[in-house]
Amino acid sequence: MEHKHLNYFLALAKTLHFGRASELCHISAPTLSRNIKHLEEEVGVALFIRDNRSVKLTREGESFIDYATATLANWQRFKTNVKDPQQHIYGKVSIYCSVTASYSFLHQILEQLRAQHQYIEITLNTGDPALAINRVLDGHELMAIAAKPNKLPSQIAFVDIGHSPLLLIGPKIQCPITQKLTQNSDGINWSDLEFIVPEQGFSRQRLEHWWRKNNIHGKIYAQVAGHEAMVSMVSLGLGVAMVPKIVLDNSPLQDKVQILTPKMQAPEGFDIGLAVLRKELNDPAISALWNIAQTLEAKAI
Ligand SMILES: CC(=O)[C@](C)(O)C(=O)O
Repeated sequence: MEHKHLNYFLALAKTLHFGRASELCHISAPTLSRNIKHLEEEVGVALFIRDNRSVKLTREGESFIDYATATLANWQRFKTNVKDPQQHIYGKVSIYCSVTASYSFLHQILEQLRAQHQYIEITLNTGDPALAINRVLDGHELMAIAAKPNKLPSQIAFVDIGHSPLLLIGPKIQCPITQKLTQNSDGINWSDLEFIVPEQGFSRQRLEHWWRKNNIHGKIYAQVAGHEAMVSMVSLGLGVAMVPKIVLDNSPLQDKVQILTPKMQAPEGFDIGLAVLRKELNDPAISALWNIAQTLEAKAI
């Protein structure tokens, strides 16, 4: 089946007029008519009902529109790819990251991706960053923005895209916590405070390490998945918490919490990056995203 016949068919299906369709196709009306007949012979059914005054699509003609459109689009895509394989990359990439990462790092990556490769389709899932690496390992998503773990699984390739300190925060509103924060003139008694803690993951480990190192017997008021909700609970006066600075910087509640400065050493920050299974790096769509991430300077936030 010739592609030009499909083009003629679509022109006639659109205009339902031999004269106008032949003009669109830059051929004469008798040539168009001959070619449509030829196509109908090939398909084996009539695609149009013609009488002296009008042209109408048959039922088969209606459904042939989808076939013709898809075939021509495929052909076009194929031709473009063969001509200039660098220019158009097609594909689907699923990404997992926290809501905060979607405002910050992912936003920067996708901005560049859109400018360079508009045919890559992205599916995004947001949630607790503590789950990010595992979601890539178990195939939920192809890529994730994650905190760099102390030990990276060998199947994972990781490119640094930023760094965030961890901050201790407390509420600003009048509440038992703020009273405790101001009571002691020689610093905060951390063992006397309720903590809002991450349910799991790297920031939970950092908090527990900081408690141990400084002999703090932290009391847990609530366990939360995702750092954004921790800021919310602190702002309500339910406790104090340790959260990444980038989460606080992007929080609509940042004015409702105060940063607490411990007398002892502040907790260590962490690196943030894009994670993917090594074996997926050959995929053109994934490597396009990977290359963009590599150009983002690992900047200290
Ligand atoms: C690890 C990560 O994705 C962030 C941006 O730091 C977070 O959401 O905590």
